Amino acid sequence: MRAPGIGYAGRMDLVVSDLSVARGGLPVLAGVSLRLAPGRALVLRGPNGIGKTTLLRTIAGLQPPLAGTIEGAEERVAYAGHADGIKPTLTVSENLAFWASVFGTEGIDPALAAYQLEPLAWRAAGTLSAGQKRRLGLARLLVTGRPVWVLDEPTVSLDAEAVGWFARAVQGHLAGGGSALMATHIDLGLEAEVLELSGHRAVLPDLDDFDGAFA
Ligand SMILES: Nc1ncnc2c1ncn2[C@@H]1O[C@H](COP(=O)(O)OP(=O)(O)OP(=O)(O)O)[C@@H](O)[C@H]1O
Repeated sequence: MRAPGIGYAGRMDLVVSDLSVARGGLPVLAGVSLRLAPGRALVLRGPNGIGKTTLLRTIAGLQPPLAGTIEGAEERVAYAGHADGIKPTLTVSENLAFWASVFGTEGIDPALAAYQLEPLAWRAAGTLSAGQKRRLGLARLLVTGRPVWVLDEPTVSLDAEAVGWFARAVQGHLAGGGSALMATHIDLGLEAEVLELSGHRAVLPDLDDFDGAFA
């Protein structure tokens, strides 16, 4: 079994074509296309509410698209969103061991070390601070063994030092042939392409013309 983070077999691009996504039943973004090759990072930009979270959740397979296609994501994506996916009654080590077993990888020590979680290894995750929980949620990515990281505001609650650990973890992931698609407002000092979403705001149905739909 492959240890996490040491090269990824089967190099494949993530390809999103003409994607439309909806939140609460209403379309928010339309016509989004992107390609993410192994070793590359892509940052989504756009104002609050444009639909970055919705787009990332759709690409991660957590909700269906309204239209368009996503290739190279299934079984290859590890998603880290606002809810950290942490089991509060398990310790930090047990959380990582649990996720390693779910994803069929071995060894949690590199993940603990990457986010300096060793001193917290035996603490129940529910007792961690917000930033410590976020570190655990990001460490989880390292034990998934998944090549495509889909990250929604990954640095929220992190202090400057932990942001540096995160940037290093992403760099290592990219160097090992992984890729990262993320929504973030901060500059991580990574070489990344930027996709501005402002031009993809979906046009809402004209409610004044509602009756017309039945004509
Ligand atoms: N549960 C919900 N029901 C209905 N609409 C929602 C719901 N959650 C979010 N929305 C709306 O969907 C749109 C897209 O939200 P989304 O969270 O994807 O944006 P975002 O670009 O990630 O925003 P931010 O930068 O503030 O995190 C917004 O207009 C938001 O108000």
